[in-house]
Order: sequence, then structure tokens, then C-alpha cells
Amino acid sequence: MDQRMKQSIILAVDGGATKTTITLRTIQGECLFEKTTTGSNYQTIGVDAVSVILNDLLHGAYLSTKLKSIDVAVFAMAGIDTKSDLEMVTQIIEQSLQNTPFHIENLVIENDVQATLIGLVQNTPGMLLISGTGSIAFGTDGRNRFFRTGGWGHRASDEGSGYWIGRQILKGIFRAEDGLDSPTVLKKLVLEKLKINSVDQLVNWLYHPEYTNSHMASISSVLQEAISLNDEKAIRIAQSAANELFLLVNATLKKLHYDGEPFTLHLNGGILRHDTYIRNELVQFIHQEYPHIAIALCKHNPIEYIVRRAKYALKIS
Ligand SMILES: Nc1ncnc2c1ncn2[C@@H]1O[C@H](COP(=O)(O)OP(=O)(O)OP(=O)(O)O)[C@@H](O)[C@H]1O
Repeated sequence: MDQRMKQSIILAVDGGATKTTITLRTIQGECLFEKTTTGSNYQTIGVDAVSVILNDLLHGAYLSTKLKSIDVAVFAMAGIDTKSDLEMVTQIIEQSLQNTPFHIENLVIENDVQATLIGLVQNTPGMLLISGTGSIAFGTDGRNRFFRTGGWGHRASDEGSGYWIGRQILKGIFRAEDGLDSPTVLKKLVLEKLKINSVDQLVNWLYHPEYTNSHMASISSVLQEAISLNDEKAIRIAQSAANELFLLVNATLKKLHYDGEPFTLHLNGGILRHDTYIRNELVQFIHQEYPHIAIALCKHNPIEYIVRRAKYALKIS
């Protein structure tokens, strides 16, 4: 028998809002297949589009490896927020799996943030705070109870996220243009970033048919330079983003009845990874209120935490 066949095989899917990654690994970590494509949140792209993406990824994984027997598969999917979401996504995944020769011993389907958190902390208490295009905090008491705060989407929530920061920046530019607020260097930086010349063109950009949430979030990347130029508006936006993110952490700790036990807060997402000003402010807020909480920045690609989640499922099965 092929040596590889004797090893446990893991299939992990990280189905995020902007991209979906599938990987097939041996328990020892050998990568047998990996592919990334567009996002697979059924709430934003619909059931049929998610089916197409999963069918394509699963088919690719089978054709490339010819493996049929999978010991554990974890599908970590954005958009699983309620019981009915879970039922809907389970149906999509099970139908996609029926189109493949895969036999899966242990199938886990759960919210992508929850799966990442389990990958990080396994059965110990901890929390994951994400600020990327959106924002959310997810905590666990280590006894299989999970609590989330935020992450209700860009239209009415996602405070402290890239989208939220981008919107505050544009709001600041328009208010300065109207003479409601003082001028801000953010205007020059945003126009340069978008390679346009005027606020009128900025309005065209904002209402362009191809506008997406990620476009709005991408505006946030000018914030650090504006702060280095001592721009008051930029500093206020960054402090307010850090404060909003602190509130997510604070509310989640209260739900967990945190009382000072060993606890790690993991940080992830483009804003927390790259915007050191916001991250440092946030860390300061947290340490003032909760001096004993350890804070760790996630260093790996999101799929690695889903692989760890799958290994944990294998360990406890
Ligand atoms: N080098 C950088 N400097 C500043 N901001 C950055 C940098 N790189 C990415 N960002 C910001 O990070 C955000 C995107 O983060 P990320 O890639 O984690 O999001 P995502 O995976 O699309 O969203 P989500 O985690 O909400 O599903 C954007 O607001 C982007 O401007």
C-alpha cells in the first residue's frame, strides 16, 4: 500500500467573504493540494454560486490527488450566523460532496471565525478579534461555549473595520469640502491612492457600478501616513476605531464572565496586522482594563488555523 494512504488525511476549507481556500494535507503536514478562489458567503453571493465554487474546488482536489478517503473535513464558512444558516450551508456542502467520490469519516461545518478560534485555542479559554474588511469578536470559555460580538455586516455594524474606517475617511473629506470640518490631508492621500484629481471624481468612484465593500475598505490604508503627518482627523478616526474594537473585546469578555484566569486574545485581519497605530492603541486600552490578558497577533494564513481546527477534531474524535 502507498505509504501516504496509511496517514490520516485532512481536508480544510476556509470559506471567507472575499476568498475561499481548500487544502488537502496529511496529518504530518504534507500539502497534497491547495487552491484559492473567490469568496463563498452564501448570504452575499447566493446558494447557487457557493455550490459552483465548492464543486469546482472539491473536484480539483480529487482530480489532483485521486484520494477518496478523508479522515476529517472542516468547512469553515462565513455566513453561518444562525441555526438556519447552518442548515442551509450544510445542505450546500453535502450536495457538493455527493458529486465527488470522497468518503469523509468526520465532517465539521461551522462559522469561519469560530473554526479559526478553535484552531487557535482548542479547549482553552480565549478570544479572536478580527478587523479586516469587516470586524467581529468571537470568544470561548474553553468548555464548548462561544460568544460573538459585532460582525453584523457593513450596512449597520462592523465598527473599527477597514470598511468602517474607509467610510469615516470619506465622510471626513466630504465634511471638510463643505466647510463643516477643518481641511484634512486625507483628501490628498485618497485622491493619490485612487489616481483621481478631484472630490467630484471621488463621488463618481463611490457610486461606480463596480464598487465593492473591499474598495471602500482599501481606502483605510492611507490612515497611517496621514497620522504620521499629524492629521487631526486621521488620529481621531484611528482612536475611534481602536475604541470600537476595544468595545467588541470588552462586551465579549463580559459574556464570558472573564475573571482574570489565563486568557489569550488573538488578533487578525488586515487592519490589526498592518495598522500599527490602531493596534498599539487597542493593546493599550486592553492592558489598562485587563492587565493579565495575553495578546497575540496571528502570523499565519487563515487556512493554517482551519487545518489546526481539523487536527483538533481528529484528536477528540
Ligand atoms: N499594508 C496595509 N496597511 C494598511 N491597511 C492594510 C494593509 N493591508 C491590508 N490592509 C487593510 O486590511 C483590510 C482588509 O483586510 P483582510 O484582507 O484581512 O480582509 P478580508 O479577509 O477581505 O475581510 P474579512 O476578514 O472581514 O473577511 C482593508 O481595509 C485593507 O485596507
